[in-house]
Amino acid sequence: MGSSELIFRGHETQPVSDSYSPKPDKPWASVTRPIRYMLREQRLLFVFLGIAIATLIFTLFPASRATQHNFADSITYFPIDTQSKFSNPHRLGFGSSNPTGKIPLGLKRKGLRIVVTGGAGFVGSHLVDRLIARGDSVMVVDNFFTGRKENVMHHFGNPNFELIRHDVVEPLLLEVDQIYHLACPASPVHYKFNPTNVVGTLNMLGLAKRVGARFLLTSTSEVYGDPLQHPQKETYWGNVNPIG
Ligand SMILES: O=C(O)[C@H]1O[C@H](OP(=O)(O)OP(=O)(O)OC[C@H]2O[C@@H](n3ccc(=O)[nH]c3=O)[C@H](O)[C@@H]2O)[C@H](O)[C@@H](O)[C@@H]1O
Repeated sequence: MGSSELIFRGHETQPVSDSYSPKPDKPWASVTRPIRYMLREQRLLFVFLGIAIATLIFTLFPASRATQHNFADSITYFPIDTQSKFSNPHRLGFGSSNPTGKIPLGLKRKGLRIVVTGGAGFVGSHLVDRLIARGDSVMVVDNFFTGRKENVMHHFGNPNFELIRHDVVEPLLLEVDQIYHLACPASPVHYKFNPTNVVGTLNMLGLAKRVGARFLLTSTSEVYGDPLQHPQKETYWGNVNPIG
């Protein structure tokens, strides 16, 4: 048997197929193809150009300060440097940790749970209006000594509002992020005999400690003595020295 016979048999065993069979895809083709396309068409240049324009826009027009949750918004004399002492990751209130006022696009401020003691009083009810307006959930705790339900009645039915008749002289447990302690008998005649100033404040401070809430305590206009000016402007310091 010669080599020619072998060749001939070989032809016989290999069926000649004339149908087209495509080359198997290269495994990296799906990755390299778009890269090659981008380089070829100078798409990369456009991508970088887009990034540069977006950066420029976000730098020139930062997110509105209105979305920032700043306590100074409502009461400007709160000591801002205390903010660092009360860090709580799920809160942005009492001055945000974002000092530039820029909030990443799409990130909406989370509403806070706030308790306002004395929230049915004059100052308190206006504070409640402001907090509700900015989207917080507010619980008013008041014993109605001098406050009135009518001051907060317009929030009844709002799921973000609750009114609790309670004397802060008695302890109270609420899950909150911030406490504005405004409950106090406003007249010296009353607060001399009422334990709210001391016991009520201690109770609220205890609550703040327990739930890790921030705390604001209001003083009284009585510290100014009998005013010589009506109405008193922010620049008026009174006829007494409030710091001794
Ligand atoms: O200048 C002041 O001396 C007072 O000023 C504000 O109070 P203001 O809104 O002017 O006074 P009210 O309208 O009388 O508000 C006090 C609220 O606290 C409530 N309160 C008072 C006393 C008390 O023991 N518990 C309590 O819930 C009253 O019912 C009332 O709603 C402050 O909120 C008081 O802390 C402060 O004592």
